Amino acid sequence: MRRDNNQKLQGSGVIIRWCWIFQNQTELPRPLLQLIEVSFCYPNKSRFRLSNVDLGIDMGTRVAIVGPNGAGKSTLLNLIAGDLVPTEGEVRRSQKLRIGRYSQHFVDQLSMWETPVEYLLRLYPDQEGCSKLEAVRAKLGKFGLTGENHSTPTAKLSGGQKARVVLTSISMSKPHILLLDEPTNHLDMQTIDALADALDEFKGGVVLVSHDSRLISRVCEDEEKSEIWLVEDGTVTFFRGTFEEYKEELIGEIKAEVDELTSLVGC
Ligand SMILES: Nc1ncnc2c1ncn2[C@@H]1O[C@H](COP(=O)(O)OP(=O)(O)OP(=O)(O)O)[C@@H](O)[C@H]1O
Repeated sequence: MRRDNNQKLQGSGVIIRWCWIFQNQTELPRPLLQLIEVSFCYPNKSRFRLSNVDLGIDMGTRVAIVGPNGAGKSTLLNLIAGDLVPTEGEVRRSQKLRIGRYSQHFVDQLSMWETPVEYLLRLYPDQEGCSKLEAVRAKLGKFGLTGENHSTPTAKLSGGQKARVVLTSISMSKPHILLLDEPTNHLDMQTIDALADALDEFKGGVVLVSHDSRLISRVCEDEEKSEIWLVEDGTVTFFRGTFEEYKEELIGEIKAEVDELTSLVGC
């Protein structure tokens, strides 16, 4: 992180600053990842199907995936990540592609008996510098996990503190693409701002599923570079407009439904 751009005023009056960074060092040639004519259904859920999905992700891609509950947003992220295999079609990935993924699932998967330092040293034993321990502690510090929590068993950390451990770990994996599924759960507003700043600085691709319209607005700030993918009615379409326009369209639809209901009740 090049900017020291966050601060938090604690009860003691001490100002703690932290600065997040999602490191990525190597630039990969285009395309990083493509879904070509992909369709998918779960073997035990015949009523749900995603069909004819065509999309691509590159360094610099900024995407917010939106759509109603249960439409298939997380399923799409899992297809992109390679955790689900298409029923039809093809997913092409650059051979050297590293994907960093965040979801509550990964927070829940932390080993509760390990401390954040033990966890990160186990995942990334080859830390540079004279002290591996200090290197890992510095990274946790940058993600706002205070020193006393570095050696606390994960089970005793709050949801927000666990989220910071996972985000630190993602940063250390030096991803080319970040796939973020509801990353703001358990995070306070200042931490969400820190996340948005870090995503701003990140040089790789970002694909975000979130109900946090503030974060989506930040990630999709630059209309030229960002895209809204709408998952609805069993497929994925590119919403032609900004996130603000998408929200206005949704509000319009809800108002129309309310008007229709009101007129029915009036009859
Ligand atoms: N492992 C699974 N096995 C069977 N069905 C599943 C599985 N995971 C999800 N589904 C179903 O697939 C559909 C799409 O789910 P998905 O979680 O992708 O939607 P979503 O748009 O992310 O929803 P939300 O906004 O509520 O998180 C839902 O009907 C869900 O019940």
